[in-house]
Formats: sequence, structure tokens, C-alpha cells
Amino acid sequence: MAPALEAQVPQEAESVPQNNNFLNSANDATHRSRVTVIGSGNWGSVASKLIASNTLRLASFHDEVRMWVYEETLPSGEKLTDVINRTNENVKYLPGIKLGKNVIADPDLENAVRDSNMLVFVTPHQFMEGICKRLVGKIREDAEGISLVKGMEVKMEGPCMISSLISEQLGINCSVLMGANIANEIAVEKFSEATVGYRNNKEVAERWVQLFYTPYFIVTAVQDVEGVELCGTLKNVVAIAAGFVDGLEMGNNTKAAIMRLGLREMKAFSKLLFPSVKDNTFFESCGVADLITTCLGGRNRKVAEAYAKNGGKRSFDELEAEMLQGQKLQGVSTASEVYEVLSHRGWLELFPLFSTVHEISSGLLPPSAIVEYSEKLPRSF
Ligand SMILES: NC(=O)C1=CN([C@@H]2O[C@H](COP(=O)(O)OP(=O)(O)OC[C@H]3O[C@@H](n4cnc5c(N)ncnc54)[C@H](O)[C@@H]3O)[C@@H](O)[C@H]2O)C=CC1
Ligand SMILES: O=C(CO)COP(=O)(O)O
Repeated sequence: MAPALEAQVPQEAESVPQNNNFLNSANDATHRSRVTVIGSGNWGSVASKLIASNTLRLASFHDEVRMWVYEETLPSGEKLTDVINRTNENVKYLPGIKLGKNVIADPDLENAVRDSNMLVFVTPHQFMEGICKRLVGKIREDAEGISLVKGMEVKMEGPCMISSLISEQLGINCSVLMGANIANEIAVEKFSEATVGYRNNKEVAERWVQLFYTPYFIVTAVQDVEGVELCGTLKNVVAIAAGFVDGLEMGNNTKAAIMRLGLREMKAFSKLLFPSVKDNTFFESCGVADLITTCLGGRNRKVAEAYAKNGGKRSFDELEAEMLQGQKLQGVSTASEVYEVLSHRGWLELFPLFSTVHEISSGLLPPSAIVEYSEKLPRSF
């Protein structure tokens, strides 16, 4: 399979519009694009490795990839940043994997973004608002962003996707990249696919595809930012439900049913919020493929399984800290954020799976309630 796929690796653009600074820099050797990855957790580190292999290979990118590290002190007493730069490994969040010598860890957020025109956002979603606030006025005017963050914020005015938060706070265009992308598998170069969602500039999307694409990481672009981002965000809620099913040993048929009902709610919720969301997006890697991989092998599933096995007696926070060693779940807080939107808009009855996941994970219902809602199912999605 690999040689045929290799032939599809996107070429550097031969001609670009003259009125776009971001794209002009792509063809000008003296103004090669500089990339900063904002985040250095499990996926952030793998994304840096992918990108660093391409910036070395492609002449229109500066070799160096800056990776912002939320600094912490390791049990050895050393700073994580120093260890990454000494060993070329993120020993805490991605041990055993070399990132590429051109990845430079930087604990200073402002310094990390100062020179870059391509900003890759990849931190747990709960930290994004604070990070954006710190970046206001600190980034290049011609910067473009891409968010790999799976999650949303809920504001007084309503739900706000992370790509919108970035665009609104920093005044930049922001694409998204989501997909069936369990980071540890991509770290060891197992074949997978991903989806870039872009707003209206196809050439910008192609530039992001170039930055991420490798023979083992196939990236396709679709013009549907909200659809792609909502798929990545909402599948984490379904993964929590799948974990409950596993913890209660309900079997594969039940899990498949949960995945199907979950996909139906993902689609209905996305289209109610953003009527522009396209049906086909749910068949891209960001849709059904990410749903499947996360429900089979993700962290949300794993911790939810332990929660159900313990009969809901140990909190998600406690289990997350014990089982994930600093990595973060997105599904529990996303279920709560979705629930807030559903209650506010009077949609709770339309989304029994999403609302039950929140009611279980916040302790209002026992894990067994995950299949007891079935009689409440609406018949009309
Ligand atoms: N890990 C995976 O397999 C995948 C993750 N994602 C998504 O990517 C995003 C980031 O995930 P990961 O890189 O895996 O992160 P992670 O789950 O490894 O989270 C740990 C990261 O959060 C940072 N952090 C802790 N406290 C912080 C604070 N107060 N401010 C800023 N940063 C802080 C840590 O320094 C560390 O870099 C999430 O939205 C996740 O859903 C998407 C695809 C795959
Ligand atoms: O988003 C992911 C895979 O695409 C990872 O999911 P988890 O955060 O549940 O591990």
C-alpha cells in the first residue's frame, strides 16, 4: 500500500496568488515558513515529530520547529524542556520516541511564537482560552493557525469552537486537523489518515496538508471547519459511553449500538448548531473513523471503563490522574459543555446519549444507565 500512497504526497505549490503574504512566503526561499507547535503533550509531541520530518524535507519551510512546553519539573529535579532539548525525547508525554533534532522545546510562549507564520495549536481544550489571551498582540500579522484541539468552550452567547476562539481572540484564520489519530500509534509510524477542515482558502489548506502529510499519515482537506471540528470534539463523549459499556462487560453488539447512536447524535447536534456542516464530513477520517478508533483504543474509553468497573465510586479526576500520568481527558468536560448547550436550548430530549453520558459522569446516574435511556430515543433524526 505504501508506494501507491507515496505517489500522492502533495507537491509544493508551483504558483500562488500574489496578494497573500502567507502563501507568498511558501515560494520564497528567503521567507520560508516558520512553524511553532503550541503544546507538547502526547499528541503535541507526535505532531511536532511529523512536522519536523517535513520541514527538513521541504525547501519552503524553515528546518527548525519550535515546540512550546508548559514547563514542569520532573522527579529527577530537571526541567522538562531541558530534558527534551538534551535527549530529543519528551520523556514524560511520549517516552522512547525521538522527535527530530530540529524540534526545539521552548518554555517561553511569546518567544516560541514570535517568528512563526504557521501556528499549530495542540493542548487540552481547557487551557486554550488562557493561552490565546497570553498570545494577543504577540504573533505575526501574517500568521495562519491550525487547531488539533478536540473540544469546545461554552460562553454566555453559546458554544464556541476552539478554532473560532483562536480566530476571534488572535484575529487570524484558523483551520483544523482531526482524524483517527491515536498519537502513540502515529509515533511509531503506523499507517493512518487525517482530515484538514478549511474555511475558504484551498491553497492555505494545501499548505497545511504539505506540512503534515507523510506516507504513513495521509491527510485530506475538506471545506468544512465546523463539521470536522465537531466530529473530533463530540466523538469523545461517545467514547466515554463506549468505556461504560466495556466496564460493564456488555459486549460488542452493545458497543456497536452505542457507536451508531452516538454518530447519529454527533450529526444531528452538528447540523443544529451549524446548518452548513456537510454530510460527507462524517465519512472522512475525522468522522466515523475517529469515532471507531477512540471507542476501541482511546484514553476516554479506558478511563470510563475503570469508572464503570468501580461502580462510579472513584471520580474521573482521580482515575485520570492515576491512569494517565498528566495526560488529560476531553470527553467528560465536553459532555458537560454539550449538556449545557442542550439544556439552554431545550434540546435535552433530542440527545439522550449525550445527556446520559453527562449524568453518569457527574454522578447523577449509575453507569448501568447507559443503556436504560433507549426508550427515550427520538425516532426522527
Ligand atoms: N493523544 C492523542 O492520541 C490525541 C489527542 N488529540 C487532542 O489533542 C489535544 C491535546 O492532546 P495531547 O497532546 O494528547 O495532550 P495531553 O493529554 O498529553 O495533555 C498533557 C499536556 O497538557 C499540558 N498542560 C497541563 N497543564 C497545563 C496548563 N495549565 N496550561 C497549558 N498546558 C497544560 C501538559 O504540559 C501536557 O503538554 C486534545 O484536545 C486531544 O483531544 C487529538 C488526537 C489524538
Ligand atoms: O482523539 C483521539 C484519537 O483520534 C484520542 O482519543 P483519546 O483522547 O480518547 O485518547
